[in-house]
Amino acid sequence: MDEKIIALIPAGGIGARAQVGGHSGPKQYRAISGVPMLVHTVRALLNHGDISQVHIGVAPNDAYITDCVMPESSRVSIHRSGGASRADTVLNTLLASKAADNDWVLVHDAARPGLRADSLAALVKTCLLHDRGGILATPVPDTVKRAVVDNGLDVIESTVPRDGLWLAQTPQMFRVGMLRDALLKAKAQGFEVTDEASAMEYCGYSPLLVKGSPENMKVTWPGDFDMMAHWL
Ligand SMILES: Nc1ccn([C@@H]2O[C@H](COP(=O)(O)OP(=O)(O)OP(=O)(O)O)[C@@H](O)[C@H]2O)c(=O)n1
Ligand SMILES: C[C@](O)(CO)[C@H](O)COP(=O)(O)O
Repeated sequence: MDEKIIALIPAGGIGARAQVGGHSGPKQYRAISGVPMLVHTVRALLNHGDISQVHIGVAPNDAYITDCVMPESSRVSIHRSGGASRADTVLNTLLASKAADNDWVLVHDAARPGLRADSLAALVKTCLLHDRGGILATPVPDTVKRAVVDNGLDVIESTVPRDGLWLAQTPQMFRVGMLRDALLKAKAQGFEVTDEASAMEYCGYSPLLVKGSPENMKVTWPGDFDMMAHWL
């Protein structure tokens, strides 16, 4: 295969929701079983032998990354390319990576250290087989309610049919040039991008859905750290 596969970890967030209750500092540097969350995430990606380089985008004023010891440092590049939003961090880091348009990029949240090797392998295999971008996701397992506020209380307005509803995870895998152009277009036109697939959808593409697993949850709230420690 001529084209390379790189990984890109947006790690420029502040983790405000994880700080509820008094924890301080960006969540990606908090230790889970004695190892910073970001290091667990880097390891999960390096585990895949076809990923040539892992590019990490941190905030320009990040004071923690220099103390974070990375495994296989020759396959890891750090860029001070964090932006105001996750999508800005992804775009800036993609440009900083200098990857070729035809290369593939796997964008994966620093906050998802529980990525399983079999899920990652399935995503890569499926996207290459079909020459089409795709994401890990899980079908919605529960009955879904739409809420409204009634006299200050959350109440149910309706039950939403869950058929065809999936929860988006990462990694999200696309050709570098196509993803860059989609992110640039969405940004120029003021479309809010919460994940890479939404930028691609905005440009008319229909990315593949590949089934992930619950362990790949995004560590968001303080209680999520203990659950992740259990899984890791
Ligand atoms: N400006 C930003 C915002 C987020 N992220 C990254 O995007 C991923 C997913 O975002 P989320 O879990 O929402 O992290 P935070 O934005 O840090 O969390 P919060 O919304 O609670 O502040 C994380 O790896 C986070 O570091 C980023 O690189 N740049
Ligand atoms: C990209 C993502 O992980 C998909 O679920 C997610 O959208 C990013 O986090 P946020 O909480 O939606 O900002």
